[in-house]
Amino acid sequence: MIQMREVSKTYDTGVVALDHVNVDIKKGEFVFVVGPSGAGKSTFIKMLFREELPTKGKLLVNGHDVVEMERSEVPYLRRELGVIFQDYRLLPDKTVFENVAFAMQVIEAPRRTMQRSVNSVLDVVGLRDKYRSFPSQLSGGEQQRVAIARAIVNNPSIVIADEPTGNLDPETSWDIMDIFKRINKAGTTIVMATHDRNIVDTMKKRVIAIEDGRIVRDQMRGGYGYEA
Ligand SMILES: Nc1ncnc2c1ncn2[C@@H]1O[C@H](COP(=O)(O)OP(=O)(O)OP(=O)(O)O)[C@@H](O)[C@H]1O
Repeated sequence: MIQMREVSKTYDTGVVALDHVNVDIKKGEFVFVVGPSGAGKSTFIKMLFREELPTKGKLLVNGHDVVEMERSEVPYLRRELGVIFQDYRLLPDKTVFENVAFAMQVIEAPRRTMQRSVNSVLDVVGLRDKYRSFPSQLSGGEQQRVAIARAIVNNPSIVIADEPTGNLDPETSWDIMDIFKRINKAGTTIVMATHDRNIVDTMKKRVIAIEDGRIVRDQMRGGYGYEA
């Protein structure tokens, strides 16, 4: 499902953000990506949806060759992925419903399917009753739940999240993690970069630790493993 072979990323500035990374992630896995600030976690995550390209190495995501693919193929890769960010990235002048529906309009889903799917994912994240609200009228946790609904509405096989609980208090963070757990139980692969020690230590999932652009640990049922 995700295969990185000797992947390196050097930015234009000369910074080596990833250095000969090898990883295999299988369908249905739940993977935390941890490491100190500047270690290369976001770069790792961004390569999965081709926001950044490796400068060396091979990367397959869902069978797509991310490095060699034509630009015209990129939307096909992205519609198989759901991406979630720390800062939610909702459209401020659209309602909850419209924010989620927008992700389906982009792939030109029929109207009836769209209505049904949007309602169904708003149920999954527990926000059906807020469908007419605007992002500014929601708490941070609610906004992140809208972002998750938007990310899963097209049934992605992989959900990729970069610090999704980074702006949330511990209790709200656990609400978000409960949604991720449910999505994962339904078969979706989850790859999540995080600084949240408590979440990683409690959930006991696979942990990929990156330091200075290198994988220094790849452990099933792992813990966070750094000093606070
Ligand atoms: N667009 C860019 N141009 C140049 N250098 C970059 C760029 N993005 C990241 N870097 C550098 O690459 C290295 C890895 O950054 P990255 O954002 O992947 O780290 P991170 O582990 O996600 O950090 P954090 O936990 O602070 O978010 C850092 O040295 C960073 O300064």
